[in-house]
Amino acid sequence: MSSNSDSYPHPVRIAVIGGTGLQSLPNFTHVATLNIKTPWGTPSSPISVLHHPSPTSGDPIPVAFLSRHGLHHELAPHEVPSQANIAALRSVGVRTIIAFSAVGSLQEPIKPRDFLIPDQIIDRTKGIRPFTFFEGGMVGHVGFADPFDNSIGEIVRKCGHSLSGEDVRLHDKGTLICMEGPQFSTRAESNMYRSFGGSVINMSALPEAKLAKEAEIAYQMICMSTDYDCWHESGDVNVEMVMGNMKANAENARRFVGAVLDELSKEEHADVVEAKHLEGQMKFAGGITAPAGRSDKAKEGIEWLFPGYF
Ligand SMILES: CSC[C@H]1O[C@H](OP(=O)(O)O)[C@H](O)[C@@H]1O
Ligand SMILES: Nc1ncnc2[nH]cnc12
Repeated sequence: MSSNSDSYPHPVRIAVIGGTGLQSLPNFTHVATLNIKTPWGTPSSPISVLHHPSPTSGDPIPVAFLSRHGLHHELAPHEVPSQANIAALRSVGVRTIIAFSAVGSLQEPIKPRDFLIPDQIIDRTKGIRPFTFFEGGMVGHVGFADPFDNSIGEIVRKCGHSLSGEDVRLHDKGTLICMEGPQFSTRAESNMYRSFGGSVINMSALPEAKLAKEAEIAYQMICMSTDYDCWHESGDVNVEMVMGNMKANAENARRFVGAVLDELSKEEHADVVEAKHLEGQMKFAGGITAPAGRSDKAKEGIEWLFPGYF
């Protein structure tokens, strides 16, 4: 298959969503570029299909890569078309997403360049981002008590620990504050988030995690701290600081993602990676609207996302 193929013949189960400073994954073989149109518009970037050698058999495992803010970081956090991103990934077969994010630290022990695998989120977005697939004549209510997938989270933590050492520091859990932005927080807000028990802060986890949950995709974010936000005496956060730390630690970030892909590619994780534990949940959570109340437009979108479900 040539590297500029515009289709891929097999389902791609694993995706990486790259954030600030992680706009591509070098060292993987690029086999296709997919330009997908969804009922919710086009994704942030074309989906690159990369081949990753299975650590056990050596066979190529396909991985989808999507750049959250566009190929040139041209989309602000509130402009990221998350519905289109998640719908497009599901349409190529994706059932597990590893999402990468540059975050500010709200706690002294979480130092710049440390990694953190969050297990909770506090939503501080302002309701201006489209945040559900179930609206306009098709209502759905999915559980969001655990915004990240515990099974994938455990695998990611194990991989992070295997790299832990002088260079890589990993925090196993924490509460992620997702703020609206694009401006950074005021000092009063930053201190308020600390009083909430927040560990780290970003502008990108939502609605991405909510939409992944609705799409029955196992979703785990890997956070890399790039600054101490403005509560800390070391100085206020700015983009130079974020990009400087991101760049300095990019190699570790890539090693981390590579180790996670190695592990996820193992046959023993196939059921988890295919999110068998989530399969079918939306048939009930999204079936609350009686057929007579369903609008054609909503039905069309939901049928595109879940062929044959309703
Ligand atoms: C450039 S600092 C703020 C920016 O960085 C984070 O991006 P991402 O989560 O995509 O890595 C944060 O969420 C903001 O979008
Ligand atoms: N301090 C901060 N606040 C919000 N998002 C961020 N991303 C990186 N650093 C951040």
